Amino acid sequence: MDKIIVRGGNRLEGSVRVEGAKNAVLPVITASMLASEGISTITDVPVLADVYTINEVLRNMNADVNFADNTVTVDAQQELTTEAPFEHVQKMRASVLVLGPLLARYGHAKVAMPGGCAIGSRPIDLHLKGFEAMGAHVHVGNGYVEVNAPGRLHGAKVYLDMPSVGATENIMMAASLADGKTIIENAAKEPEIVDLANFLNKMGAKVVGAGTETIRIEGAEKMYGVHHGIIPDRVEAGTFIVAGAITGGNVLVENAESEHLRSVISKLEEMGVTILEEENGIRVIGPDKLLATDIKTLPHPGFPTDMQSQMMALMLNAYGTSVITETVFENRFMHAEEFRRMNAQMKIEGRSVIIEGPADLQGAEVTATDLRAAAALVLAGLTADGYTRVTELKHLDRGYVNFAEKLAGLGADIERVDENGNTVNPFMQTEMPAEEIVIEAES
Ligand SMILES: CC(=O)N[C@H]1[C@@H](OP(=O)(O)OP(=O)(O)OC[C@H]2O[C@@H](n3ccc(=O)[nH]c3=O)[C@H](O)[C@@H]2O)O[C@H](CO)[C@@H](O)[C@@H]1O
Ligand SMILES: C=C(OP(=O)(O)O)C(=O)O
Repeated sequence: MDKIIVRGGNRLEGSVRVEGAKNAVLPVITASMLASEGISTITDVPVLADVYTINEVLRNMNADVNFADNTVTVDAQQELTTEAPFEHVQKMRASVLVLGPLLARYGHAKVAMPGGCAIGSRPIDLHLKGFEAMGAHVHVGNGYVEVNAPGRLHGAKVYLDMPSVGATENIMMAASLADGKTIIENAAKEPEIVDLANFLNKMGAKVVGAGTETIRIEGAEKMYGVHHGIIPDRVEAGTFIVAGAITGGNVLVENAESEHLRSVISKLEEMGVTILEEENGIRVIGPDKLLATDIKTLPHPGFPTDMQSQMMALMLNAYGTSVITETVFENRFMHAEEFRRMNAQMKIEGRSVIIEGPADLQGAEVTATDLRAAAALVLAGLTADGYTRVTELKHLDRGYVNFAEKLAGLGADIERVDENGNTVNPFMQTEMPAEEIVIEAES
């Protein structure tokens, strides 16, 4: 089992490039199944375990998928099958994003029910409510959800009780081939929603309002394979911004899109971090003394839950009392226990964590509980006294490309090793066929 070993104390300097966004590429790849004519070419694709998993899901459905040189091509012109088994859904919950495209194109889809995971219960009731409004019948049984639409889906008005990212995406994809107009109210506004809408528009649908709370989709008769470049990963960017700030460093995060990171930037500025928007990215200059602040995670444009654990690492190094309130997921504080192993002082009260800083962080053996926790523990290790060893890197590999190598490039004392202590890099071989990668299940 691989682990990352990091010794704290080095100030990070230099530049690091952000990859394409994991949370944008996964729905775009599933949306490519809507194209019954032409091949989709998706560029700026990060070499992540999740991308291999979604490619496998599509191949399993008879789509012809290739992945090389950060480019995925999907040929879905032939007849596809319409089922995603448990073995895929358990690896990655985003597999449920095949439901919308398959339902729209074939009037049928069957996917294993995603259970809860390390960050809490994650139901898909809002996805299903949207499909039902468009004329589909939903049946849940034997661990599967099966959706049937006799005839073509029809446009509908769908109000989401909360702005779920996945539900917005699934309903947008289903509506793209439906008869008539669909209106999604209280839709998610994340940048990845806009990226998906841009892809669907190129394919032949008419999606208006993505990025606002009301999205209107005029269904197309047929959709076509097109070329699409994926937006930069705002969470990876935010993670490297925190890496610069936490070490008092000076780092240029290339390809970072400041428009997507407003809430993160403004909180870091409150903490005394200097953020400069430069032509090719965001420069972060860490202060001598970080100041405490409070954050509350919210749907976009609020503070992203996917940056919560990295902020916890930063707040542990700040002077004063910081409070984090997690409102998006019900149980996303598993990493707090791991930080405690590193001598962090904090108290969990319901949905909030109260952090007393600065902590005298000490290197320890810690376990990643989800992908952002994995990154956050490494960030804390950058400032801890001595060596921190982070295990369960299967989580990290879902969302970060060459994380240890990128940090080493900025001057961190860090290495990824296998169980024999040999240096490893799982994703340097970017053209490795999916079959050769063994991806363990998400917890
Ligand atoms: C692959 C991907 O893009 N993942 C992101 C996506 O996840 P995902 O799309 O799963 O997140 P959602 O926005 O759907 O979930 C937000 C909240 O809504 C709840 N909910 C969701 C759907 C539903 O039908 N019923 C329901 O109650 C969830 O339990 C959760 O508490 O958005 C999250 C919130 O920004 C991010 O943390 C994830 O990184
Ligand atoms: C929670 C995340 O992803 P997923 O929804 O794929 O589990 C994440 O990217 O932090």
